[in-house]
Amino acid sequence: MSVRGELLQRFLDAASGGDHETLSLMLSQSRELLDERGEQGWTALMLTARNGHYEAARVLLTSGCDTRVTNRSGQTARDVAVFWGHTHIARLLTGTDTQEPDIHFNREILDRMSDRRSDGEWLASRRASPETVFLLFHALSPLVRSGAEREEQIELCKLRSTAVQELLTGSRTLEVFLGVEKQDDGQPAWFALSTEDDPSQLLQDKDPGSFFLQEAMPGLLRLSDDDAGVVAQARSVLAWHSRYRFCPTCGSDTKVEEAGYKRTCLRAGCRSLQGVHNTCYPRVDPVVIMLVLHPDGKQCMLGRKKIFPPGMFSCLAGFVEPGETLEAAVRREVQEESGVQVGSVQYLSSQAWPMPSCLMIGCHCVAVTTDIKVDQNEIEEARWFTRQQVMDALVKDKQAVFIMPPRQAIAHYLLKHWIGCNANL
Ligand SMILES: NC(=O)C1=CN([C@@H]2O[C@H](COP(=O)(O)OP(=O)(O)OC[C@H]3O[C@@H](n4cnc5c(N)ncnc54)[C@H](OP(=O)(O)O)[C@@H]3O)[C@@H](O)[C@H]2O)C=CC1
Ligand SMILES: [Mg+2]
Ligand SMILES: [Mg+2]
Ligand SMILES: [Mg+2]
Ligand SMILES: [Zn+2]
Repeated sequence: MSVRGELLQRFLDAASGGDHETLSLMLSQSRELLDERGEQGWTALMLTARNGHYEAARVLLTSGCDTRVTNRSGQTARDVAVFWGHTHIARLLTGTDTQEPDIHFNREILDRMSDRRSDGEWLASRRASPETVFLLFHALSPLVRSGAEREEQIELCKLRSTAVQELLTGSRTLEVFLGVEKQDDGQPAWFALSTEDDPSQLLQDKDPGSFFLQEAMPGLLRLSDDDAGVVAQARSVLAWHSRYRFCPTCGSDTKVEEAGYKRTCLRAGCRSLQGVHNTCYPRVDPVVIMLVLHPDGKQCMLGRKKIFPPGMFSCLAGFVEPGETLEAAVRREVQEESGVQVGSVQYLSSQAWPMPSCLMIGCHCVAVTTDIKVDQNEIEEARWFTRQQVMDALVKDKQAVFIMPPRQAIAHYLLKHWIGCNANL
């Protein structure tokens, strides 16, 4: 075998065996190997697809390999993946397995380290460390200051233990351990401190430019994506504490445990202390949010609540009810709010929405009827919009007939995704 033939064989063997490190190394030296076929007519990508090697397939894809190349049976790598049942690779190859979208409130810069929540000694050492970051909240509002880069942006005040000493010892302060930084080798820990008394006076000399954010909406949308992710976690947990001070089962007093992640009833024998129960832990409210597509595939339905800014239309949304699947919730809420019947439902992505503790579950769904009859209690108006109208709104064209929801809302992503999907067809 020629030297070149041997090199290709080594490359294809690495693909077959899922050795992604060798693949990367060989590609950095001989990029032309990428789409080359071996004696059997198979490329490296097809071999990773045949044997289900996800990481190796990803290395080849990110190196820019051609997914359209076929073997002697006319199969692409995707066909091979489907045939052998490797659906995760088939998804990767169709581009529907791209990384999760970076939606506001979703970024996780902290490792929550839930196993440390009951380790009192470790928590005490973190609390005392000069590296540790403390975020202050009062009435569920974070302490912020104006952003350094852009005026409309605000940033969280990240205080050190010396600045919050008095608060740490105060009995009217609630503490929640948020996690440790993922990116930093020193792994500084982060805590949220919520004070019942307004600490503004106390902070005046320590951080003169700081202030408590006035309104969660749209205030929290002005945070950077890093800060917003931490606030989504902290604010939801604090909101739960503020609403669940007493045991929901018997009304007795409770004590805070697990570094702010549990409230345990203080009355011996309370039913909430036995068996499976969920009243002691922070709650999350699932909400479905959906872009309803017209049966013709060329229009989508958007609605307006009275409280929306003038001209803004957004996706319909609604709380999931007990004993209901996500699909059923989508069909029910669309029917309730617009009178339109929905058939298939496809989940796309989710978003933490800490007002106070929603989990937005983003879907596309397809209508089977088209007459709109809005429920005036919830929606002021709902309409079908064409793709062009959505594109105009997206680029804020002068001709736009409506205003998009802000880019920080998952509704914005659902619309953008629809436009992207169609543009590729
Ligand atoms: N990120 C995004 O893009 C978007 C986020 N959202 C968020 O989604 C959430 C829900 O959307 P919305 O359209 O209002 O929901 P719904 O269509 O279900 O209607 C809301 C009504 O349901 C009742 N309700 C309140 N809380 C609950 C609950 N936990 N379970 C069941 N019903 C409840 C209330 O009625 P009553 O007041 O009479 O008690 C409320 O007026 C909102 O908090 C909103 O902020 C909404 C749209 C876009
Ligand atoms: Mg509703
Ligand atoms: Mg609704
Ligand atoms: Mg509802
Ligand atoms: Zn109780």
